[in-house]
Amino acid sequence: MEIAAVIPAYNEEERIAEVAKVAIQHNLITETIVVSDGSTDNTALIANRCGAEVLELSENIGKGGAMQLGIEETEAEIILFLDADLIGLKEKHLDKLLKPLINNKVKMTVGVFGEGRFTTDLAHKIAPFLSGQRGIRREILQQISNLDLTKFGVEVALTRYANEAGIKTKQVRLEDLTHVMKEEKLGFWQGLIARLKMYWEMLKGVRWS
Ligand SMILES: O=c1ccn([C@@H]2O[C@H](COP(=O)(O)OP(=O)(O)O)[C@@H](O)[C@H]2O)c(=O)[nH]1
Ligand SMILES: O=C(O)[C@@H](COP(=O)(O)O)O[C@H]1O[C@H](CO)[C@@H](O)[C@H](O)[C@H]1O
Repeated sequence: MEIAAVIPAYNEEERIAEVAKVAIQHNLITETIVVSDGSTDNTALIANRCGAEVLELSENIGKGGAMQLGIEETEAEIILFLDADLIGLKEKHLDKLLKPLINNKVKMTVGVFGEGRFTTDLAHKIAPFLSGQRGIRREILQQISNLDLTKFGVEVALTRYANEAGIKTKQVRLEDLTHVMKEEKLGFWQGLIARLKMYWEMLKGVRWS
């Protein structure tokens, strides 16, 4: 069975290698595609050196658009989406996201942080459906239009579609995993502005599904 990891990445040169290497080395994953979403740093170069297939976009089109182009790069039956800024990603996390899909128990899995860091655990406790760690069967993705326009609304759109269409979904706990928060990447004020923009895009995500 073909399984593709798709990793949207915008200016993640400090973080992409840690995530891409785990996907590349995983025995169930047949291809790892990093979509550098108009990055102005060395994200694409580093992903390429790690051995990932790299799609380098000349402009920043937003997370949903990057994910959609990643999907179009592969014919794999199962797509595993991972954020590029995870800290502590291990083979066991990918196993948990993939096994229920491979065994055909569900059509979508959503990874929920636990025992990672207080703040990111709490965010996932409040809104697990926002998680960027997600396995999904290709046939489901083909039923959803406009993912390319969703930006940070992509997870809201995917979750809403799955709920409305009765797509069987399983949340899996990803222990000892966390990610770098916007304020840590960009500094407090820039991070806060990016966060508010993300919330706006998430609200609009409801409309796209
Ligand atoms: O315009 C964008 C913004 C973000 N990302 C990627 O989408 C993932 C989640 O973004 P981010 O970490 O900023 O979101 P957070 O987890 O902080 O909400 C990361 O791999 C980003 O590099 C992207 O591809 N394009
Ligand atoms: O968990 C959340 O509340 C947000 C914000 O995370 P941080 O506050 O930066 O840790 O992050 C998620 O939401 C985005 C929109 O659904 C996803 O695209 C990200 O992958 C996910 O980490």
